[in-house]
Amino acid sequence: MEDEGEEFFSLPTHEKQKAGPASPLGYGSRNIGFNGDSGELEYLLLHTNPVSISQRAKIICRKDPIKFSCVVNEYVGAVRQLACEILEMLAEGLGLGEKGSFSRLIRDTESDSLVRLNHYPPNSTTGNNDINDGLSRRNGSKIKEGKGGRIGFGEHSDPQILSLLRSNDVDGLQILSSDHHGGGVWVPVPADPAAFFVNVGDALQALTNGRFISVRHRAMANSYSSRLSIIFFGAPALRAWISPLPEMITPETPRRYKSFTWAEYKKAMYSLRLGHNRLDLFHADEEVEEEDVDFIKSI
Ligand SMILES: C=C1C[C@]23C[C@@]1(O)CC[C@H]2[C@@]12CC[C@H](O)[C@@](C)(C(=O)O1)[C@H]2[C@@H]3C(=O)O
Ligand SMILES: O=C(O)CCC(=O)C(=O)O
Ligand SMILES: [Fe+2]
Repeated sequence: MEDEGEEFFSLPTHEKQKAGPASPLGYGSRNIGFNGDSGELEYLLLHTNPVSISQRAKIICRKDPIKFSCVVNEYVGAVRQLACEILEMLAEGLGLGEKGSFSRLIRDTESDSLVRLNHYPPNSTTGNNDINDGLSRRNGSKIKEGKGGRIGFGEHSDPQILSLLRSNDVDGLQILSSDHHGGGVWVPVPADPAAFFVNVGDALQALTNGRFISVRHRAMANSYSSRLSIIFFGAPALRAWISPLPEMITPETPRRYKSFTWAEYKKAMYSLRLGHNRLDLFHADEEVEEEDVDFIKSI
């Protein structure tokens, strides 16, 4: 899978652009989502449905689309199975009667799971090999730089149930370790190509009524080496309801989130910026800002 990614990202810009712009699926360069977020990366975002993969493969890998589809399908099958096993262990650990409470959502044949390949080139060569002046620009303006590095993919939490991330041996991923005063510190996650970084998503936070937290994370672009990460985002079907499980609601831990469908959550997430705390819109009984009420009513 990494080889397929490297082969695609090494194509000339005009060839890669045939698979874009990402809407949200497909090839994207620097732009993330629809609301003005950007970063020092290029990416391929794919739905994990085999029919969707084989259609995209014809544009992404004209040389050998069948091989590309096979590699992606095989990878998705293996990581989905791993995600399900992890979710089943988590369900057991929580003492849930039904160990498939979480995994059944991503085993669903209509699961909305995604796979993403992110390529963070060294310096500023993203999607345009002509730009190589060491400055990070988009539409002529400088991209916000974090202290000590260029932001490859800005701060966010993953919206789905569980994400499994694997990268080449180049560092860049960081997680936000929050303190109780609303502050936090960015902690680097050292690259390990022989391991997966497992991230709880917003939907699992809601299902567990906040027992598991979807940790905020970001990726820094490395100035000297090219970084490639591959992420499987295990998601429910669009029609699936996400509700805190009854076992997770106790007098000490009252219900924290409303019930919502994955389609409703997706609609909310695509109308918001990357760094927005989307789950806040679905809090059960907290005072919600008036503009948030209007927003929820509109979705
Ligand atoms: C700015 C955005 C990009 C994103 C959709 C969103 O509106 C907010 C969440 C973003 C995110 C972050 C995790 C994953 O990379 C992603 C595929 C997802 O499901 O939510 C991206 C979305 C995207 O790039 O389309
Ligand atoms: O590429 C990475 O290491 C992180 C990217 C990420 O968090 C994402 O695509 O959601
Ligand atoms: Fe992420």
